[in-house]
Amino acid sequence: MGEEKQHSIPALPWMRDPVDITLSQQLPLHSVPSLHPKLKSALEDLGISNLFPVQVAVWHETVGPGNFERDICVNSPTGSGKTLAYALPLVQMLSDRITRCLRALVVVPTRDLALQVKQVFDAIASPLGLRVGLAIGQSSLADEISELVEMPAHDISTYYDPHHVSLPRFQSKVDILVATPGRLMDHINTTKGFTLEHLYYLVVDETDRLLREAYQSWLPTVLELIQSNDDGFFQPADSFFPCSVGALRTRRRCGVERGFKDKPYPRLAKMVLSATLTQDPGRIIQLNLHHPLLLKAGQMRYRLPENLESFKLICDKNVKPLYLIALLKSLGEEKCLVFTKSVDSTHRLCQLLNCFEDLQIDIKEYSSLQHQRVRSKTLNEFRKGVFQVLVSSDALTRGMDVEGVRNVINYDVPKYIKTYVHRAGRTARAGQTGRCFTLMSEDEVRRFKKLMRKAEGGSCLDHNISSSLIEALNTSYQSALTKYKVIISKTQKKPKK
Ligand SMILES: Nc1ncnc2c1ncn2[C@@H]1O[C@H](COP(=O)(O)OP(=O)(O)OP(=O)(O)O)[C@@H](O)[C@H]1O
Repeated sequence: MGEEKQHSIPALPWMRDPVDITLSQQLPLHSVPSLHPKLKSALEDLGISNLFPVQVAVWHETVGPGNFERDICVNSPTGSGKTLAYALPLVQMLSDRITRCLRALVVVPTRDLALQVKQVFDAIASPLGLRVGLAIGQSSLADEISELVEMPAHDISTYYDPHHVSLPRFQSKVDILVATPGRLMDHINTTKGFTLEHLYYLVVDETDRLLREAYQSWLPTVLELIQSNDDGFFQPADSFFPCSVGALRTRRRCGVERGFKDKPYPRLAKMVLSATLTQDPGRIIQLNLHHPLLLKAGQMRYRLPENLESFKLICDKNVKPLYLIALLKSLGEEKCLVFTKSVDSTHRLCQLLNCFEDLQIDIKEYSSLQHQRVRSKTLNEFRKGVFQVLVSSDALTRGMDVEGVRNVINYDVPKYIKTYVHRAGRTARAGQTGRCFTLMSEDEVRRFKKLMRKAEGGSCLDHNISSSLIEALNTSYQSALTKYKVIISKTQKKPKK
């Protein structure tokens, strides 16, 4: 354990002395300083009466006395409420804007997560007259553009033409944009009138995932665009100028200098968040953070939700599906997420489970091989409780919030603790209880125990399934296997297109 801790001492000095979120308490809405009355009632409409600790901590550093003078990095467990932690201050800080411009950009790694984040923003931003847009590539580029940019009446083409020299008056239709990196780059490169020059706030959700993959260099591109707009503009704090787009340049937030010497104001204020925030200086540096402040829950780098119980289920490799079936049966009607190691395993396992006639549980799959429309439909049905078990690849691990998931099952032992944290984190959210079962063979136990020692709350109990239940299911399992083999041989015989 001592060795683990030594390894996790961050190289970046500011990461060694974080603000501990666990010391903050939940705060009733009526006690939240300066909370806009419309924001308060929007939250109440959502059934929210208290802010969670991470939300209180971020509020304190942005709207509160911290005045967003430092960029904020949040490392807090899955399901702790990070989405509202950034959405609330953004909406509050934009509530007194006069003209509509794109002021806040939220970048997330996947489309389904972007749709979920937009829903949260919609609920709290529209009562304050703020509009939220999506750039995720769900619809055609032209349709998306028409939702984001108001074209000048005489201008019919929507794409950028470098030879077009006159400056038509485009108007942003949104104040806040939730985007995936690829589609964001499409708009930056090709959409006429799409500009980041008025941007005040940048949020990078699931930061470690977004920094791991370059996605057409979206981050350097965004930062470069902002940098080139920064030169020579300085206005007092909290000023939002009426600006006719194209004629006036933007004014960004300025703050009271608190002994920070090396960075000119105004600046783009940033929030970066994850349940497994990277400590790698080489990655963090890409964000060009301004005197970053780390808000972190607990001591260790990884922390599992308080009300999560982890179990290991030791089984014979050759009959692993049989153990999964027995486990699913024992969980009854409860919503369940089953994670496998790859898209192929997801597909195969889902097919096999559906061959099992006695199971009487509706099972569907979700993987990045499927078309986005199919995936979103499956996810919506799962949210509504149309079926109980969703088999998924790691495409669903990040950020997805599905109410009522009480059980997560790792059909394959995750390779990394990060993967365990995000998979298990689909349950035990917002203070609810949840269980995570991991199926493994005897020879995988040692590695799994070592993995779990890397996370706070990583203790793991044994879960046993009686041999009589396994025996009772064996005949149906064998006939399911036969059925499955027929299906496989038929699909293999189909000529390849
Ligand atoms: N103050 C609150 N009171 C009650 N419920 C809340 C509050 N804040 C957030 N929630 C609920 O908690 C759940 C988890 O929130 P959220 O998705 O923001 O977690 P997260 O920290 O981003 O998790 P992950 O790391 O998995 O992305 C959501 O269903 C959300 O509606």
